Order: sequence, then C-alpha cells, then structure tokens
Amino acid sequence: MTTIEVRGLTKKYGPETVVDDLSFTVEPGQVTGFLGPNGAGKSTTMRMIMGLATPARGSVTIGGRRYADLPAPLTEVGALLDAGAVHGARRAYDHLLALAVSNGLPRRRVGEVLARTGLEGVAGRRAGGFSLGMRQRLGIAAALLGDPRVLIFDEPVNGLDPEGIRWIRDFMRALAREGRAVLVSSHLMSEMAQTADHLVVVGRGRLIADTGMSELMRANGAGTVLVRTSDPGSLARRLTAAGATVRDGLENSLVVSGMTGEEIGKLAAYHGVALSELTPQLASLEDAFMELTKDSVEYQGAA
Ligand SMILES: Nc1ncnc2c1ncn2[C@@H]1O[C@H](COP(=O)(O)OP(=O)(O)OP(=O)(O)O)[C@@H](O)[C@H]1O
Repeated sequence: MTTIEVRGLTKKYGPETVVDDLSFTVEPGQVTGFLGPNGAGKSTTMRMIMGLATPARGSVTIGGRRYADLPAPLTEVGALLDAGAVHGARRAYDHLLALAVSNGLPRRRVGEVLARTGLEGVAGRRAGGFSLGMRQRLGIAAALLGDPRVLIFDEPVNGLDPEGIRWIRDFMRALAREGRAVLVSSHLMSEMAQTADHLVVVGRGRLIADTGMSELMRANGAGTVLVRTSDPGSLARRLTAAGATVRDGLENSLVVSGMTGEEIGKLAAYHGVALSELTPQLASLEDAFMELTKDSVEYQGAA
C-alpha cells in the first residue's frame, strides 16, 4: 500500500516562508482533503510532492521514495495540478498517446483512460476547443495513464458547473475505493465535507489540523439535521424512541442527531407525518474551519 509521507517540509520564496515545517501522511484507500485559505501553501506543497519545487528543508516520499528516485513515476503517482497545461492544438488522443509513449507506457492505456473519464467521443477533437470540465477530465485521464496508486488533484472543481463538480467528486471517491491514496486540495470546507474521509488543514504554510472527517463533524456538531413539521412534539417522541437525540431549534424546528436525513424522512413517512423541511446541517463545520483559519487568512474582507 502506497502512502505519501510529508515530513518537516519547508519552502521559502525570498524572505517568505510559504510552507512551514509541515508534516502529514496521505493514506491509501481514502480521500484526504488538503484544505486551507488562498495562499496557504497547498499548491506549493503539491508541487514539492511532485518534485516540481525544491524544499528548503524536510522531505516528501511516495511509497518510501522521493519523486526524483521513482524509476517510473507515472506508474506510482499521477497529478492534476493545472488543467490549462494541455497544448490547445493537440487532439485529446494524441496528447495522451505522446505522454504514454514518452513514459514507456502501453498504448492501450490511452483508450482505457479515455473510456474511464468519458472522453472517448471527443478523443479526436483538439483540446483547445474543450470546455473547462472536459479539460479537467483530460488532465485526470493523463494522471491515470500509468495506473498509479497515488493521485494528487489541485483544486479540481474550481470553476466547474454542478454536474462537473459531482462527476469529479464521485470519481475521487471511486479512486479511493480502489485502494488508491487520493490527495485533493480545496479552499472550501463545504466541498471537502462531501468528498474527504480525512482532512489536513493548513494556514500560512503551517499545519492547523490533521483529523478524520467524521471526528471533526462530531466535535463540531455537524451531522445534525434540521426538521420542520406542523406537530414537532409527536415527531420528536417518535425520533427519540428510534434512538435519535432531539432538541428544539428556532421557530418550532427540531435539531436531530444520531439519524441521517434519509432515516428521519422514512420514519416520518411511516408514521404519516408531513415534513416541511429536512436539512442536513453543515454550517457548523464551515464555522469550525473559519475559526481554525481566521488568523491565517491573508486578505481579510471588511466585515
Ligand atoms: N513561484 C513563486 N514565487 C514567489 N512566491 C510564490 C511562488 N509560488 C507561490 N508563491 C507564494 O506562496 C504562497 C503560497 O502559495 P500557494 O499557491 O502554494 O497557496 P495555495 O494554498 O495553493 O493557494 P491558492 O489556492 O490561492 O493557490 C503565496 O503567498 C504565493 O504568493
């Protein structure tokens, strides 16, 4: 099983320390969200993992070896760092074929990754005419060419429409289910809450938190569901009898923990109770992130 081990990683640009003594591990079989405000050092860290920037101190290894020491890097680690990096005049198929050939990978991988990313239909089209979503898919196809155990994605959903976001999210989860180690950066907690199993939070280049998503949810009261109905009293009794914890919310609502929205909906339907609202609460998680990173946001907006 291949992991990424980041140990004491430090990077300076001039007098600025942009990554500061950072240590964390990216485990296989899960999506690790790399979260932090703009300028926190996420891209720089990812570039150091991929051997594209040199650390001032510290080390990064993939399966125990530095990127530069990997005999066939594309078969160990794939990365999507900049979706715009494809030559616009190149056809998608040719772009992938050139990468495969120059890295000693079998030609059949091109067809396989085009199929996996849903690009077969546009394989003969020039990348310059691709939408952002298609360019992202092409970048992901390139990252998958060597069938690597480790994948790194820098802000992959930035600028995508909801369907594109959904596709990338599901794709990352599928890659993790296959046992791969997936590291994905974002500056949005709401995005990570729906994608990541584990979170590494950074601010001003420093580690702020390294935690399981579910632990963070529990610690911050997320995972509760807001429920509204015309007879909250009787629904509260039924929910409590079913094992949930219920407290009164604002304006006659109930705040329920210990049951998912789906379970609450089914229970209400079973008892013939009409619900006017059923909303999973993520806000407290967003608040927790703001609180964690408030001292490390570079440009504070005026309140
Ligand atoms: N090549 C470079 N030369 C000088 N400074 C740089 C360079 N690359 C990044 N920086 C600076 O390093 C800091 C961290 O940038 P980085 O892009 O790693 O952050 P980030 O967390 O990925 O944020 P974003 O989401 O905005 O890309 C920023 O202050 C940035 O201006």
